[in-house]
Amino acid sequence: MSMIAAFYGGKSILITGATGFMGKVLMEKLFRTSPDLKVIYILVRPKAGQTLQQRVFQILNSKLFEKVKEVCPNVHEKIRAIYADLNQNDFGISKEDMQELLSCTNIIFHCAATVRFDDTLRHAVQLNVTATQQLLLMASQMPKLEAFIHISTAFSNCNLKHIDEVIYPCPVEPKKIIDSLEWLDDAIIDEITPKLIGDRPNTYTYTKALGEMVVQQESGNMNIAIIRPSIVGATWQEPFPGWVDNLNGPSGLIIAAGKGFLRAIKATPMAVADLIPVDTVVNLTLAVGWYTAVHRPKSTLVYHCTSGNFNPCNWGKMGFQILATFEKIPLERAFRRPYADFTTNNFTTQYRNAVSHRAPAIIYDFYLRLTGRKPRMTKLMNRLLRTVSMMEYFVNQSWEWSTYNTEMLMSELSPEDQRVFNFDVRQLNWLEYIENYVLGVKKYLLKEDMAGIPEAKQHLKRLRNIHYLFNTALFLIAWRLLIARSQMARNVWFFIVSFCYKFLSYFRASSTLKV
Ligand SMILES: CCCCCCCCCCCCCCCCCCCCCCCCCCCC(=O)SCCNC(=O)CCNC(=O)[C@H](O)C(C)(C)COP(=O)(O)OP(=O)(O)OC[C@H]1O[C@@H](n2cnc3c(N)ncnc32)[C@H](O)[C@@H]1OP(=O)(O)O
Ligand SMILES: NC(=O)C1=CN([C@@H]2O[C@H](COP(=O)(O)OP(=O)(O)OC[C@H]3O[C@@H](n4cnc5c(N)ncnc54)[C@H](OP(=O)(O)O)[C@@H]3O)[C@@H](O)[C@H]2O)C=CC1
Repeated sequence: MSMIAAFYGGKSILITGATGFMGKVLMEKLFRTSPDLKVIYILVRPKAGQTLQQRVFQILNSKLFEKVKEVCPNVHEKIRAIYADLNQNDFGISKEDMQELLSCTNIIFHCAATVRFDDTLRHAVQLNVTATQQLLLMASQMPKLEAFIHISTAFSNCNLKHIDEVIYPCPVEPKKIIDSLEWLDDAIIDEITPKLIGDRPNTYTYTKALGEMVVQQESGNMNIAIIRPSIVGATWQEPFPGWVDNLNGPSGLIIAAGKGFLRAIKATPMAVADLIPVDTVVNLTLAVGWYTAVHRPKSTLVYHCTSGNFNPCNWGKMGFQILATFEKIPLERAFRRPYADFTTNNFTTQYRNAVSHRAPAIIYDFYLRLTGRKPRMTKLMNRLLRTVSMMEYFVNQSWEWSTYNTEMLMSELSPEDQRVFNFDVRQLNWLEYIENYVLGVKKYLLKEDMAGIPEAKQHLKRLRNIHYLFNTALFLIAWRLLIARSQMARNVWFFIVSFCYKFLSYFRASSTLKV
């Protein structure tokens, strides 16, 4: 019997960010392994014209929850969606709902965040810092609370090369930042943002670090733990391999490469690609929830959920395997044949951006205009290049995360819990994982049918022929222009032609002799 699964039985669990990538997998695993849990409260806002109930309905009716419905048929009754917008004071939660949350909650998993790299400091602080502070305040008023688990990121201290499982202080106190953002106007905030984030690459990593400081400062008597996952990717094993439903991290770039848009990326092939499957993160999170509530460590423990030190894979191997998978399982309606490589300096990156990204987009837009359609490729390409440039920081260096606490926890689990809540990435086969990831991107993210693979392969063949035809025409035009302008080119041309003529004459004469 799994001790962790039993622990969650009968519990009232509060999850923020349950509609997000990680939140959904967390809920799924909880329902599947502890169907006797009492209730999961999820803080949700209406979005994209959907009410809370419609959002929950959509999640529960997705493929991800198919197994859950078998083991927990009354799952609908065990989810309680509570209106909450983390941008508002008290999250805009009604008095009755707040009362219920305060009096019933046993465990909190705080997953909600803005993960955008380009968010304004104001918004990133509101969500990743102030909302965390408010949630901790709520938690401190919960008499039945057993554990509060905060999801941070392994990159919250990416300005360091070696990162320990400790909370590092930021030069400016979070409270001072929160206070000053209240009265500073947006223009001034934009101006001071680079100074505040210092040697971090974006507001995301900076505000996640501030969020950790807030957790430390407001922890009081609560049992709190922080989880720091690295780059979270598709599921490895559970509930099935390859599930992914958003474009964050590598997923968007995998699509861009598969559709033939992405031709080059400034990356260091030997740098460690510290990806971690989302189900591994969820298993560790649930194990930490159990350990924190039952063993009540004296201080706030930080757990690194990374792969680099256990089972490293580098970007070269990952990129190669992604492209190899597209040979077998191509995406539909590709713009060009998938091919990409790594550039290593700014000059080659600029060159490749001009020649391999922008020029084909301009040519295609010209073709769209000629055929009376609206040009769109240049805009799309600019967006892609902007995204790629934001990722560059993370694919050109390696970090070392110590994993003392994570290993300690692993050794504390019973063999059954190590199996059911497996977070040992030493068992992960990267080539298999990446292949399933690419397949998952195709099936679950792009919703492409596997029956369309032969047609996708035909399409790639047509693209290859167009490519050869285009290159030959380009060569002939360039050559013709050169001959018209240069005596030297003309001489070379006549030499080649006469050489070919002589060779053919000799070949014809010798074959006549043989007859
Ligand atoms: C030895 C040599 C061998 C040779 C081999 C050759 C190898 C060749 C390589 C080929 C393979 C290519 C694949 C390589 C993989 C490299 C992957 C590198 C990934 C590194 C990721 C590091 C991240 C680590 C950070 C830490 C982790 C975290 O803690 S948080 C999670 C990470 N967060 C994110 O990823 C958020 C990023 N997103 C954003 O910040 C924003 O969305 C944006 C700035 C990217 C875009 O903002 P914008 O306002 O322009 O757009 P938005 O409104 O968001 O969306 C507009 C449309 O764009 C689509 N979109 C959104 N995000 C992405 C995305 N990431 N990629 C692509 N498209 C995206 C979005 O859906 C919208 O589309 P429409 O709705 O159709 O308009
Ligand atoms: N993905 C990754 O690679 C990594 C993620 N992490 C961390 O893991 C956690 C989960 O990330 P992930 O699932 O990928 O992120 P997602 O972007 O998929 O999910 C974010 C969640 O936060 C919710 N949210 C955002 N703003 C608000 C708001 N104003 N009010 C209420 N809810 C809000 C979203 O709700 P809605 O659906 O309404 O937008 C969504 O449920 C985050 O803390 C992130 O920092 C750490 C390392 C890597």
